[in-house]
Amino acid sequence: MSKEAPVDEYLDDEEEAEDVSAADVKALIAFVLPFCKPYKGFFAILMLLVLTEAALNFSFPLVTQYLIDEGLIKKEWEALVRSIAFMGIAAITVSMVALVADYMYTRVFSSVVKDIRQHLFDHVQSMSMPFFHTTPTGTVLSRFSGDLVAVETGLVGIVPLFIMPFLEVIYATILMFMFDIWLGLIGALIFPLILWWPRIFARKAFNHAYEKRQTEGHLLGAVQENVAAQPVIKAFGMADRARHAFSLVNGTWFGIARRTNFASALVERTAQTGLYVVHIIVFALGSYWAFTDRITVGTIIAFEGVFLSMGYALTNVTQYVPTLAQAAGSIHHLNDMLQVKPTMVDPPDAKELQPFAREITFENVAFNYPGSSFRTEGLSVTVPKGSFLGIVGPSGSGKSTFLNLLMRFYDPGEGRVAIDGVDIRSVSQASLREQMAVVFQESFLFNTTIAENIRMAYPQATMEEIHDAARQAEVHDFIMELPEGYDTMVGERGGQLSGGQRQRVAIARALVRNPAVLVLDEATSALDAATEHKLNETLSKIAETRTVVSVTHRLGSVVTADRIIVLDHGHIVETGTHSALVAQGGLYANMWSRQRQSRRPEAEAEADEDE
Ligand SMILES: Nc1ncnc2c1ncn2[C@@H]1O[C@H](COP(=O)(O)OP(=O)(O)OP(=O)(O)O)[C@@H](O)[C@H]1O
Repeated sequence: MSKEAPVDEYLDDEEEAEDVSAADVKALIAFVLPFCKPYKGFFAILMLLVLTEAALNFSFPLVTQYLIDEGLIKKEWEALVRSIAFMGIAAITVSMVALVADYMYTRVFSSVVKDIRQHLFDHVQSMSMPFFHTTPTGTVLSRFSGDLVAVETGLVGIVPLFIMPFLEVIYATILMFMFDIWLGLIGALIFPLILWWPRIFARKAFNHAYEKRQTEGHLLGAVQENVAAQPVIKAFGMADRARHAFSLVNGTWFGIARRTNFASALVERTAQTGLYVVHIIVFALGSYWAFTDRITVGTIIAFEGVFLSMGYALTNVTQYVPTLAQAAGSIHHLNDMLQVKPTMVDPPDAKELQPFAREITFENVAFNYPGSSFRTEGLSVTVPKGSFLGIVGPSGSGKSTFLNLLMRFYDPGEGRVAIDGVDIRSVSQASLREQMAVVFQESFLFNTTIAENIRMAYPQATMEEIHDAARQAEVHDFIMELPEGYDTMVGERGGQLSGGQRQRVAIARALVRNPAVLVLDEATSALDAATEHKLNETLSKIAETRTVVSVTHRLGSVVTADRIIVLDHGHIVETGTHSALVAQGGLYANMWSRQRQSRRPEAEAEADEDE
């Protein structure tokens, strides 16, 4: 997805580096423009204000020249008063205009950044499951943190550090020519040199900034993984190893950050040094001309004012270069991410899937994950409406993959999955998933209340329906015992609840939706035997009125299934009811007898406890 070009690849090739910078700036403009369009009116007013502010700023040197030559040297009182009065009014006006302009540009650019962020969020959310299986979380997070912040800083600085100084330079050049054509010529010819020099370092700053952002993504990913993995790190005494691994990435960041920041500082410093040199030359020449009466004293003083303002303006522009570099590097990243298209898209003529009426069919389905050697094939299964299908098999045999294909998280390479004879690729994904509810192996809960977590699957659910779903999921009594009941916050990822409690809330979340098809992926794996037994009874009852597809290692969960398929290495090796499969004496029977043996001591212990 993103280009993983090594840092040195850019640095060794000056020509290529220049191309990258130019392309980056173009990409920045192309990226931001569409987001600015809705604010056209704002921008027009802003431009007007900025032009007024720059024009007013440059009236000061002209008035200064007039004040000195006419008011002070010729001692004309009226000229003196007029100049001072004009300066006072201009100063108040320019401050007010600048204040309004500040408000306008900070507001408009914050809106643009808000829209970019929303667009990025919507894009990430539109991605298909393979994207989330292959993209590190840190990479996604750093697009929202470092990259967006860099774009914001770049945009907010564009008016005071780029547009205003740019206009000032134009005004200043005109004024310098008005004062004296030779001074104007010297200024106009030498000033571009000040900008040209820092360009060498600006190129480097651009390229390093891209690398810096990339490394920051890795850093963020490493921190995120470390926080999530704390139980494992603590239990296995891996803190030193984790620290060492982090310090390596951090060290890489240091190398790149040092070069980026130094290149940025050099951009500023070289511009300043150039300015000092040019200033001395021009001032010496101007003083000589004033001394020999070629120009007036007012002209050299006013010229000096314009020259310094122009110098500051150019320094501002060069200061802006590193900020622009950071923003351009970040745009590169954002573009990389936005260019990834969802792999599972609805066809343009996608219809809504009609309410499930007859059967789900897997018709000779074959599939393999991109870049994985695992392959499942020859999957031909029919699940009639209202039936209960159990899917069992050793770890890695392709059980969850079956569900991934059913929910269209992935598309089959061969064959098709159909509902009532309609290929699920031809209907909208939303209408397909609307008819299903899933309980995943890892019961992800959101950081809100229990009630909200359950309601999420069916926003219209009444409190009564939520209680009912929780009752069926065997979690209502537990919730009622909590001091805040259904209003209890579950913490990040549901971390305030135990694994089994989380799983039961997740089951309630699926049940409240009253789905046509209930999909369970190891939905009872975190439960104790007694709770699992009660829940299995509930699920069996549910299976009487709707279609259930349940993947499980615990064969006890599927003994009542109408049909069980046994998967091994991606193939269906056995199929039948529980009793038929036990009688068959194959893989299922083997698994069943092993589980019964391991469960017996547990059951006996529970019986002893009951006594
Ligand atoms: N997103 C993925 N990308 C690549 N390979 C994957 C992906 N998900 C699963 N696999 C591979 O596909 C195979 C089947 O995985 P699957 O999750 O379907 O097995 P399972 O029977 O559900 O296993 P378990 O009982 O351990 O959950 C495994 O070998 C796994 O490594």
